[in-house]
Amino acid sequence: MSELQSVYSFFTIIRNLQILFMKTHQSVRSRRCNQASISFCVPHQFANYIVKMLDIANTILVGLLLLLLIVFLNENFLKARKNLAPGPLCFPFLGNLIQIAWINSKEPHLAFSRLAEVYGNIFSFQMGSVYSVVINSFELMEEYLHKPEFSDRYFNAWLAERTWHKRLGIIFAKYPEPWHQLRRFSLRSLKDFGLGKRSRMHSNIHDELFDIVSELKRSVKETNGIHSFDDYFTVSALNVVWSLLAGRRYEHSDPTLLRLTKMFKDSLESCNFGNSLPFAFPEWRNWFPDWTGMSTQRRCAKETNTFFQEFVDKRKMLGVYKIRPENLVDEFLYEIDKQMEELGADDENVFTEQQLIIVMSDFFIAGSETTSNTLAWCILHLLRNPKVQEKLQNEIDSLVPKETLLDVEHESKLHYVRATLAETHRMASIFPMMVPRAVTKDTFCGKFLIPKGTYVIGNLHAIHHERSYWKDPDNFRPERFLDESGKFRSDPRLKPFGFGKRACLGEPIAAMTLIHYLATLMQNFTFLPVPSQPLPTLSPIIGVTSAPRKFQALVKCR
Ligand code: HEM
Repeated sequence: MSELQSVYSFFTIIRNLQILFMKTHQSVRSRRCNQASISFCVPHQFANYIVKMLDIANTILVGLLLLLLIVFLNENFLKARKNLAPGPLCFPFLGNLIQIAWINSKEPHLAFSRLAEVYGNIFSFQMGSVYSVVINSFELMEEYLHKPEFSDRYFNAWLAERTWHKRLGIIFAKYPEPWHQLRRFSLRSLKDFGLGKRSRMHSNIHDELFDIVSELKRSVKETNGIHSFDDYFTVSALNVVWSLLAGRRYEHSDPTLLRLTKMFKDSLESCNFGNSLPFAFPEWRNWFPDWTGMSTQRRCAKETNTFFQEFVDKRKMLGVYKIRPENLVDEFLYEIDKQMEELGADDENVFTEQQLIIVMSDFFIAGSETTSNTLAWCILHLLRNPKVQEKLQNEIDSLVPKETLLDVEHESKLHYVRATLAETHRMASIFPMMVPRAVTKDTFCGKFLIPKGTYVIGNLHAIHHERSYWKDPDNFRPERFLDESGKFRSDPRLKPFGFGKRACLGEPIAAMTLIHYLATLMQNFTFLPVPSQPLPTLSPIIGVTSAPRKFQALVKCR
């Protein structure tokens, strides 16, 4: 029920109470005052007092009602005059939360696509206290999300809970600074410690694949081939990133890491648009910490930040960062010292230890959930599309000899593998609503005014499922990414890594990891549906990312 309706109901109750009270009071008074002296009427004075109080309550409520009506009219009918993007009727206080939840609370990006059919490809809605704009078409995203004024991230007090109430890290870094410094630093470091040396990246990935293949073979033996895919690739995918960042990897069964990745996952899942009320009403997180999931998120932030801090302390104790930095963390520590020397201890310093911890946390989130979910989605689609799996295996068998790992040359020749990954990106749309953007100043999108600070959502799922372009968007069909001669053909409308300056920083890492993992898995295994079980569902779990639900496969070694 909206705020307006609640006030109205309250008002009606008070009014009815008042009428009831006056009627009872009059009938008692007429009966008793007729029989007794005036002193017997003292309780009637009290009753008069109550009636007066109810009158005052009435007046206040009428005032409140009028105020809400003005807010309602202002929000809805003055929008057009202010040149703001159109949108559904918006109620005071809750805005459009209920309508969106009503259309589709589990997959809000689908609700946005439905609303776009009514209000157009740029529409606005009120997410509680947050004014938001959804961009729903490829052309508009391509035109606007590249612009500097669309390159900030939306950030509020709730998100700041993870970062000691400051704006830290790279994912939510303020545009243009310190984002620019942090992005430049991260790209340079990732290049120095692996991305620039393909053979080193390959060797990191191959270490992981060796473990994944042998673990899966062992598990298949122990369970008659039935294997559960539930975050199966998370630690492994994280290791690929972590080896660049921290120069180390973890055992896939490492209990601390498994607990941390699970905590991150729970925390990210509790950030679903539908149940993430603190995003819409940041102040609620303190009033109802358990109900809003804030307690879980705080616990996760505390534990993970301590974990990263311990790692940083060890590197500081070791001290190699001063002479010959070995990884991104070392290089960051070096920058901290350098900045301290040049500028002294200043609150404005970009390179600080807290900043480093949140940068690590950002890479941890970005490195674990994304690539691993994409792989899990890919296996799920292969189960459902055995012909695609057969074509993949034929291509790999013809190019990569058995027992041989992929090298640089193979990467570009595996056209069907690349097409299958592209189709997985399209179907899965791991970030269905991108990562929150915000505008840095009052600006325009199309003919509509977007006020400074507006929360901007790019509906990536919508552009990846636009029927007029993809024709059969719900079918898993890698062939759409092949040309007539069977060569991989990228499509400009496939945008899993986002747009412009804020596009994914880890794209080359993710792309390389995915191609090696898929090819090696296809070399070694065939994934089939479990007989007598229904095919696993394509319905996702939507948090910050879109994850497949836990599923089982019958895995056969090749
Ligand atoms: C399949 C894998 C991945 C997908 C689909 C993906 C997708 C995305 C998307 C959509 C964004 C937001 C882009 C925008 O606002 O336009 C993003 C940002 C980002 N991603 Fe990824 N990502 C993946 C893997 C990774 C990996 C492995 C890393 C770490 C090495 C990473 C690091 C980041 C960072 C740091 C940002 C923030 C960039 C910024 O704000 O400047 N991502 N990613």
